[in-house]
Amino acid sequence: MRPSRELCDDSMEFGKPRSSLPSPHLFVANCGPAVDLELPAIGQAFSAFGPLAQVQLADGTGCRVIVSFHNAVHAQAAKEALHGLPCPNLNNRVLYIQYSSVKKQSKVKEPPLVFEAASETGIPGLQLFKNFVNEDEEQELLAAVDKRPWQVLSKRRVQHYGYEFQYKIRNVDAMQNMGKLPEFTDCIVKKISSLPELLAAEEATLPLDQLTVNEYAPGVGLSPHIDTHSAFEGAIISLSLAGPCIMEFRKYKMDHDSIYSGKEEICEDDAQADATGCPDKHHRGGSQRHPVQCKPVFLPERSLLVLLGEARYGWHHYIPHHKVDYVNGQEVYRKQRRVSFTFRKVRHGPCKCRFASVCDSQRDS
Ligand SMILES: O=C(O)CCC(=O)C(=O)O
Ligand SMILES: [Fe+2]
Repeated sequence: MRPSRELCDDSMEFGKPRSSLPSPHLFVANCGPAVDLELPAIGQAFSAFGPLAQVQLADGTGCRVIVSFHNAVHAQAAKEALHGLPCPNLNNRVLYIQYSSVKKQSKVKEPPLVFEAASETGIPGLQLFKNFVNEDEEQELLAAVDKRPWQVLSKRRVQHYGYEFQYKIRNVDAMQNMGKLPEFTDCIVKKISSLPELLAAEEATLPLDQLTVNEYAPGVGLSPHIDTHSAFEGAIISLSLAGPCIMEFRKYKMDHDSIYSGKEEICEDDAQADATGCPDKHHRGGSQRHPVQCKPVFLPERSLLVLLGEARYGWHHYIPHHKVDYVNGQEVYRKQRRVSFTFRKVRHGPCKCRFASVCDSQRDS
């Protein structure tokens, strides 16, 4: 097993723009396979300004590239002509260009290892059950939610059952029960509720009484967050349907500062920035800080993710805002949509976990 690395998708280590002085290397943001621009097409567009040495990905996001000319004069001409403007030869995408002091290819950090089995991550309490539902069950669940009204947020659609998750307070009103979970989830709730891992868990999760259904379009993710400790107890359980994604598990150095449970919990409008690829914009939450640990896990469709204990209380989870995930050498395109069913149990009373530095109950008391 390779160790996880610090480099995450939003790192711009390699090819980081360093200098305002002309250089033969251009750091070009909002440009790359993740925004449907392949490297040869990018090369072709830039070669109008002079002979190119190389076009390469700047990092793991797929939407930042380094275009290297042999001659700085040509790079300067390209920058002056293309920066901040829609590029007609590249689907009219607006490119953001800076000079880059590019390093040699050998210094490129490898993309992080993506774990395909939860046990390999070494995160206590993280479990992934592949093919937890079959294709027929998947279709039935999707058809059932599609018959129900969606709440439209700025980047994704959601449905809440049992208790409404309120994005403004990043919590639920535990006094406002909206009724039982819908009948179409009975089978799946029964199957989850008989998992030995949940039955044996230190903190009770059953009965599950809250469900949030999230629908993500390609390129839409979720900011790094820990589900609010004071809102839910026991496990966080998420079923992936219709499409795969990567979910990163992150630890930050100063979790007790601005990044604590609840404070940056999934907001209505949190999925942005990386979808636009603009280097100056970052999605909300902890992405401006570099995590000290970052463990991406590939969640295939029909898999069930269970977060218990440390995985639930101590690690942030994050879905990168990408159209393409790089999974150990393979490009995995996000499908037309990913729909997740997140089952939880609403907490009545404060959280008394041992992760006080990221616990809103203990921080606010
Ligand atoms: O889409 C998912 O699998 C995760 C959703 C999530 O993290 C949440 O609703 O808090
Ligand atoms: Fe979450």
